[in-house]
Amino acid sequence: MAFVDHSASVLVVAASREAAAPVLDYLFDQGIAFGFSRPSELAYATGRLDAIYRMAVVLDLGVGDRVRDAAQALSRELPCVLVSDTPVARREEFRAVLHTDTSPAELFDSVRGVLAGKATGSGLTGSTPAMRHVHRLIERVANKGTTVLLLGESGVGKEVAARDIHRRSGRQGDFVVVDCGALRDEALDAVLFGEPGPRSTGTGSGYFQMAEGGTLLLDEVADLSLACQARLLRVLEDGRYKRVGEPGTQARDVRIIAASRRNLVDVMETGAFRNDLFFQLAVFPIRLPPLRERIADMTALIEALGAGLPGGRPRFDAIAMARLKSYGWPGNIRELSNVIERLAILYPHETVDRGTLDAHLHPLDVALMTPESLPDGGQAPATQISAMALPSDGVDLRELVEHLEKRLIEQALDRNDRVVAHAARALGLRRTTLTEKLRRYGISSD
Ligand SMILES: Nc1ncnc2c1ncn2[C@@H]1O[C@H](COP(=O)(O)OP(=O)(O)OP(=O)(O)O)[C@@H](O)[C@H]1O
Repeated sequence: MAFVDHSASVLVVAASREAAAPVLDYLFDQGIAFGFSRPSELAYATGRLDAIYRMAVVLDLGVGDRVRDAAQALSRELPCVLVSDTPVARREEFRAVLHTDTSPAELFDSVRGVLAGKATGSGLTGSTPAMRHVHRLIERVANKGTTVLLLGESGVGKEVAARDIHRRSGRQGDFVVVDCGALRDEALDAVLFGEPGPRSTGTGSGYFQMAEGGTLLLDEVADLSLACQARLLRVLEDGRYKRVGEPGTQARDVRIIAASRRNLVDVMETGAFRNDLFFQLAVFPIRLPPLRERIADMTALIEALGAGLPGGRPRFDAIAMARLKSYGWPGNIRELSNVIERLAILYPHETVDRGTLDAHLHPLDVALMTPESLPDGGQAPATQISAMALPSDGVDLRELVEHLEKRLIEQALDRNDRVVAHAARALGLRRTTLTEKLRRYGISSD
């Protein structure tokens, strides 16, 4: 059975087939797709990055400087594991550097970690056509220095994508994230551009200086106040900024990536976002698809999200897996990640069935963790309600209550052979009231 999706390839470059044979055998046994390449074929592979798009490279045994240089260039584009019998100068270029006496199992773990995107916690897992398109766009733009605008619902992985762009850009500076909603108009220049004293970000540096030579992610850019927008626009247009209390201006060497979960065109129409700033930011827009549009990535995502968990990823029976795929995932990968983590803690080494999954699937349960949803649970509704805790980042109450209502209706229908009158009784509703709710939520009683 495949451990990762087969579209993720492993390219093994070796001095000889004999040298690579144990590695290949092991990977093949584990069901990971691989390609074999002689050193001379590396250049060809490098030239076909857009076709390969996601790959771990394992190099083996004294392949020589020329190949090592090419591999280093490749590692800036793709996650690489290097297996070598000689000292490696620029280790940081690779996700992992292993020695030839590494056991096959250790090697496999490392390769699996890279393929799962967990080795540095920054991989953008996904190989559906929608995600392949995203990978291609990122590859094209990463090393260009172009301003990128990442759009998509909450939890789709915009920050992950931004880190990926930074990692592939080869820029040596830091990756710095600014929460635009938290920027206040007071002392804005000091916070953005720095000042001599240690007031602004605690170091005297502003965000632009912290990201000098690197990348600045303007997260939730639609939340910028109009005053902040004006300041930012000037820096983007001029390519320079001025530190508070210092004469002269400084050239900006900061790659800008902006992210928004809101539709910026709508925000512009309300007058809350400047058109000119929008066009400065939207040089290269990339839309990250919601999880419901790339359900075929589910298995790979579960593998990736579970790879870093102490008890390993949870396992699901076929019906639970079908449920995972049919659920709408309003919270996208963040929600999936929470569900996987919670199930891995509660049900280590067990196979999760549909009922257990349902008890942990909805956003409401993230907020509640009701006693009934725990393995040894089963208590009165009043106890469950009193176990409610408001998450630290708040909730959308209306959405939450709708979810609860839909979920309880679905359960009542399931338990009563989809007979509306009986389900209504189980819910303490009149049949006509339940019928109206079914219509509103588009739930079929068949
Ligand atoms: N493709 C992916 N593969 C693996 N993990 C992912 C992927 N995309 C997102 N995640 C995980 O999902 C969570 C949410 O991702 P992220 O913060 O990047 O989303 P976002 O779109 O920036 O959300 P928001 O708009 O709410 O800030 C993170 O824990 C991240 O590690």
